[in-house]
Parts: sequence; C-alpha cells; structure tokens
Amino acid sequence: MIDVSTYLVADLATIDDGDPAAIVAAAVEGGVTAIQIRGKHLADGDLLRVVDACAEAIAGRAVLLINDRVDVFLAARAAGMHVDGVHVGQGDEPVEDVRERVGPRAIVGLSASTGDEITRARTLSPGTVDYLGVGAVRATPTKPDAPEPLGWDGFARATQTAGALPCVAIGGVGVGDAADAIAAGAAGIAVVRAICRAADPEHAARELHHEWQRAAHPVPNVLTIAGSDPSGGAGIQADLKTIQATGGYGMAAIAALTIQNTQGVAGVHVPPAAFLGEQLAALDADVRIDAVKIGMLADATVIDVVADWLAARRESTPVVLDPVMIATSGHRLLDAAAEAALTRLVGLADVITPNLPELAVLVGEPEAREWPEALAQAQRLAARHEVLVYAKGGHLPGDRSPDALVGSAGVLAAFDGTRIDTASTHGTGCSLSSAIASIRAGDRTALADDVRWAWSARLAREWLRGAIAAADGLEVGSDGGHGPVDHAYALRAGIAPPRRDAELDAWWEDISELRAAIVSDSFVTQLADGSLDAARFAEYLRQDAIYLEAYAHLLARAAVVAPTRAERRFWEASAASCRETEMELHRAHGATEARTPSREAAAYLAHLERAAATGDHGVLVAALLPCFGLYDDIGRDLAAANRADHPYRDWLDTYGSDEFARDTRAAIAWVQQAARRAPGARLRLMRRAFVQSAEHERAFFAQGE
Ligand SMILES: Nc1ncnc2c1ncn2[C@@H]1O[C@H](COP(=O)(O)OP(=O)(O)O)[C@@H](O)[C@H]1O
Ligand SMILES: Cc1ncc(COP(=O)(O)O)c(N)n1
Ligand SMILES: [Mg+2]
Repeated sequence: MIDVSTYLVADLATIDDGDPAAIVAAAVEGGVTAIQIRGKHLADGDLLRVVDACAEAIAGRAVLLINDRVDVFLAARAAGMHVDGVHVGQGDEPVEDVRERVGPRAIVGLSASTGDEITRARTLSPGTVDYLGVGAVRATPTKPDAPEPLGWDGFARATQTAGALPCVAIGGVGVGDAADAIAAGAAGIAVVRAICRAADPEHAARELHHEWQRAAHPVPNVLTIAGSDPSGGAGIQADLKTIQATGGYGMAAIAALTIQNTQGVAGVHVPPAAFLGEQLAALDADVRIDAVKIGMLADATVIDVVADWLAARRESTPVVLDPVMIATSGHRLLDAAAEAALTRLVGLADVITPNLPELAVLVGEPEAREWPEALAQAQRLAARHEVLVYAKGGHLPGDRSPDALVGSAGVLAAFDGTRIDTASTHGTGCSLSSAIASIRAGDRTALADDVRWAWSARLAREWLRGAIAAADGLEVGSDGGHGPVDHAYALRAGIAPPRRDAELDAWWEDISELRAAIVSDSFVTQLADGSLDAARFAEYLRQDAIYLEAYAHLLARAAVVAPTRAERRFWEASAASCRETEMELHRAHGATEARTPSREAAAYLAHLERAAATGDHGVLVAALLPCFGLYDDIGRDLAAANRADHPYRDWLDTYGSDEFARDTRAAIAWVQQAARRAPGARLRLMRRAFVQSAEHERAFFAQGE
C-alpha cells in the first residue's frame, strides 16, 4: 500500500522562481512520503526536465507522481526516470482510461471532493485507483475555484464510503491538523504552500512528518508495579528505562525497596500496602493506562492489594506479570508465604514470565533440567490459569538461550539463540517483561490476541538481546557481580524503537528453508567442526575477499541514496568496516593470487549491481541485508563452535562478534523503515531482491562442493 501520510504537491506555479528539485530534495530529507509534481502551465518538454531533476533528487526515497499529464509520465518512464505514477482530477480523461495507459504497476491517484465522487471511485474495478485526494478541507488560495470546503466533519462523512481506498486530506491543511485528520479517517495530509513557500522546506516537512507520526503512533502509557533497585539495573529503574526505550511513557508505583547493587540484595523494606493501593487509585482516577507490568511484590499483603486493584478495573488492560521470587544473584525477593498469594495474581494476568525456578514453584513440580520439560510445565501452568506463559531458558546450562511463549495448547512461538557471553544479566527478567508490556501497548493492529502477544514477545526478546550484547560497554559495579544491561543501546546507535513489522518477518519466513539448508550444508558443518579442507577454505576466502570488495562499494552506494543523515552514516560505516575485513582477509590469505570471481560470486555480485541500478534505495538495502542477517545468524552458531585450537578460529570470531550483531540489527531496522515507506509494487521488488540475495548466499557457501 502506498504511503501518502505526508504528501507534498510541488506546484511549480507556487514555487515560481524557486528550484523545484531543491525543494523536493529538502522535503524528502524532512520525511515527506509522496510527492506530486504539478506544472499546469508548462509545456511537455519543460515539465519533463523538471520531473527528471526531481526524480534524481528523490532517488526513490518517496513516491513521485505527476499531476494530470499522463503523456509526460509515459515519456519520463520511457526515458528511465524514476517516476511512480500520476494523479488526475475528475475533469480530465476517465480514470479507467488513465489506468489502461499507465499499466497495472503505476500508481494512480484521483481527486474527489464529494461523497458521490468517492462512491463512484469505490465502485471502479479494483486496482483502478490507488488513493484519493479529498478536499478541500478548508478554503485555499491555490485553488480559488474549488467548491465549498468540507471541514473535518465533511471529510469524515464524504470518505465513509471509500472503503479500503486511502484518502489524503488536501486544501488548507498542515501542521496542527494530524490528530483531526486521523480522527476523520485520513491516510495522510497533502500540503502545497506550507512546504513550497517555506523559508526552510526541510524543517517544514519534518514538522509535518513528525506530527503525523506522533498522531498515528500515540505514545502508550505503561505502568510498572515493582520493587526499587537503587543500582538501576533491575526493578522499577530497569522497567522505566525499558518502557522508554521501547516507545512507551513509563509510570511506576513502588511496591518494595531493596538494598541492592550488582553483587546482590542485602535487605528489603516493604512500605505499607495500603499506601500502594492509594498510589494505584490516584493513577486510575487520572491517567489512561495502556498496559501494566508487575514485578517484585515482596509479600502476600502487597499481592492482595494489587490483585484487588486489577480485579476491580473496568478497562481490560494488557497485564504482564513477572513472578519475581528469586533475583539473578540468587536472593529471595518474595517471602515463602506469599507464593500461594501469587497464584491469584497469575489468574489476573495475560502473560507471565517465570524463569525456570519460578516456573517450577508455580506449577508445583521440581525444576526442569531440560528445555522440553520446561515447555511441558509451562503448558500445564497455562492451562491451569488460562494465561500465556513466556518460559525463559536463561538458567539452563549450555550455550543456547531458548525462550518460548506457551499457551494451553502448546508452544505459540519458540525463540532460540546462542547465549550471549557476559555476566551482565542483572535485570534481564525485569527488562524483558516490561518490554513485552510496552511493545504490546503500542501495537495498534487488530490481530488476534495470541498473535499480538507473540509479536510483542518476539520484538521484546530481540530488543533485550541487543541490550545484553551491549551490556559490557557500561561500567557499573565491581568485579564478581552481575552488571546491568544497556537499556539505551538503540538510542546510542540511532535505531528506532521496536514496533511490530509483519512485512520483514514474512521475508525471513521466505528464506527460513534457505537458512536451514546453509547451516546443514557441508561447508558450514565442516567449518564448524574444523574438518573443512584447507584448500576449499582458502578458495572460499579468496572469493569472499572479491565479494567484499564489491560489497563495500555497494554499501557506499546505499549511503549515497539513504534518506536520512543517520542512515547514511550507518551505511558509510558499514562500507568502511567491510573494507577493513576484506583487507584483513586479503592480507592473511594471499594478496598475490589472481582474483577471478567464481561463477557463484559473479552471479551474486551481478544481482546486487542490478539492485543498485534500479536507483531505488529500498531495493538496494533489501538486497544487501541477507549478507548481514545470514552471517549474523550462521556466524553466531559458528562462533559458538569456536575453540582455542580451532583451525579457523580468527574467521569464526569476526562474525560472532557483538559489533557485527549490533550492525545487523541496525541494518534490519533501516530496511524495515524503508519497507514501511515503500508502495506495494516497490515492496514486492524489495522482497524479491532480498530473497534472491539469500539464494545467492547459499550458492556462495556451497561453491566448490
Ligand atoms: N546470557 C544470555 N544471553 C542471551 N539471553 C539471555 C542471557 N541471559 C538471560 N537471557 C535472556 O534474558 C531473559 C531473562 O531470562 P532469565 O535469566 O531466565 O530470567 P530471570 O532474569 O528472571 O532470572 C530471557 O529472555 C533470557 O533468554
Ligand atoms: C527490585 C528488584 N526486582 C526484581 C529483581 C529481579 O532481577 P532479574 O530481572 O535479574 O531477575 C531484582 N533483582 N530487584
Ligand atoms: Mg527474574
């Protein structure tokens, strides 16, 4: 679906003697998602030149449409310019004819200003029109001949019949209107003068874009009821940091205080439970609560207060309960008598997140030694209390760290990954449960509850693993303890908060078999156990050096077309580190050898070159992503198999590193953002480019077999 949320009509008459390409470039930099070039008074040739300059300036970062002039669009497309479609009015040729001429892939927008026109557009055969421009909402100087303005009420009434057709509000709208526009059902806001005539078009675009984003993704209010950890790694402090990092507004009612540092818990003080009850009542009287996370509650009286409060709430707020009994350091955080009281609370939660010892206590069985046993316990617990159980394998021995979301019918979502090698896991349980609550609170989809919890859990775990991987970068606490995770790692790296993104997940599903195949191919299995033939490995490295040299160039090209400075910096840095790795490989493994690419390397590089040649930023970064994602995935498994006397030790280390994991996450986040901006046809291209790269990855690994 085309993103028309921030839509610029670049009206050449309004721009007058300004530079359209410069304005359009600034608008895109500010976050505009769609641009329409309107040059009613221009001859075809002159308009085509402006379109050319604008297409170059936009470089695929926003949808580019041409107003009315279907011939100019066709000429632009024939000349290889990056144009996406046309926007036509009611007075021009019938829109069915326009669709016929531009073909099925181009985007066609249609102006409509009355309920009748919208109803008629709706009854056209599907795929004729991609979106409607509906207005004028208010009277405007750029369209003096327009009929009576609609106002927001009129807009809402008129667009009621539009069905799934996105309606962009136009006419006298701009900054300050996003909330009303969304309430009226608009898919976006279109402006003319607000950007074309702005002293600083980039700033004007950014203001508009940010306001729309804020209104479309309101910040959820997330409450944690938990204990305080003065060292800031666990409890209330961890919860607030997590909620903020995952896009929520954090609130906290303190149920207990601990004397605690990274070495352990030295004491617990429980304030009067009635006082906690009053805090909760005060919040209820004043604040909309979008999700609740419950942590350390210390004793039965406190648990009862919280359970009473939850039971009496009229709104059905998502509740995540971390049944905290024992801290990572091994200290009891809940007195034994209170364990029974917890059972009542479990029944009031949607999801509970026990670690293995807590799971055992809740289900009344000995602690699980093996993961399948833990899953069976989780299922029994889920069935008994009608809750979802997020079982955590953090306490299992071995080098894996499995988790799973389990319902009464069994596992809903299984997560597996290597254990991150760090002692800094203080507060991981607290952080995970508040991340699930916070991400779930921000999920505005209308999917089934189980699906939404599974997504929130998946994103929360992904986010937490980033925080654990970055933990050793902090300097908190002395030797021998458990340091905190870095809740702010994504902020430091300029990565947006996690939000559910079914699109990217579908891509990974597309390549899941390829991933499995790569892992079981002889190259990877033999590389892992060290039995790989040295000559085959050397040839692989030579090919890898050739590949990486070209890949670094392509990363640099991604930087050039990146829509924001932060993203540009990311691809530039990736290009630089890729070049270093390549040189390193080259130095270590025969710089003097002839460098002829293998058939597999040549094919892979040709595919990437083609992706770059589309000029589309999204397609290029999608094609570049498997090289990050698959290596991170497989590289971690290989790194886990590493040992001091492993013949390929250095190589295995590179891809298992935390820096590489961090870069991979950032790359995924940027591709995710590009996917969100991409219209349907472009999104399909991105996905195809991504899958094809994964296929080339497999062939590359298998070469010389
Ligand atoms: N070393 C690690 N590497 C990766 N993930 C970890 C590690 N330690 C804990 N986790 C994750 O942190 C979360 C908390 O797990 P766990 O330690 O089992 O619970 P708790 O902190 O409540 O005792 C889980 O999602 C678990 O998978
Ligand atoms: C106040 C408080 N609440 C909870 C925990 C559990 O810590 P973890 O998340 O490591 O299990 C803690 N250590 N302190
Ligand atoms: Mg815990």
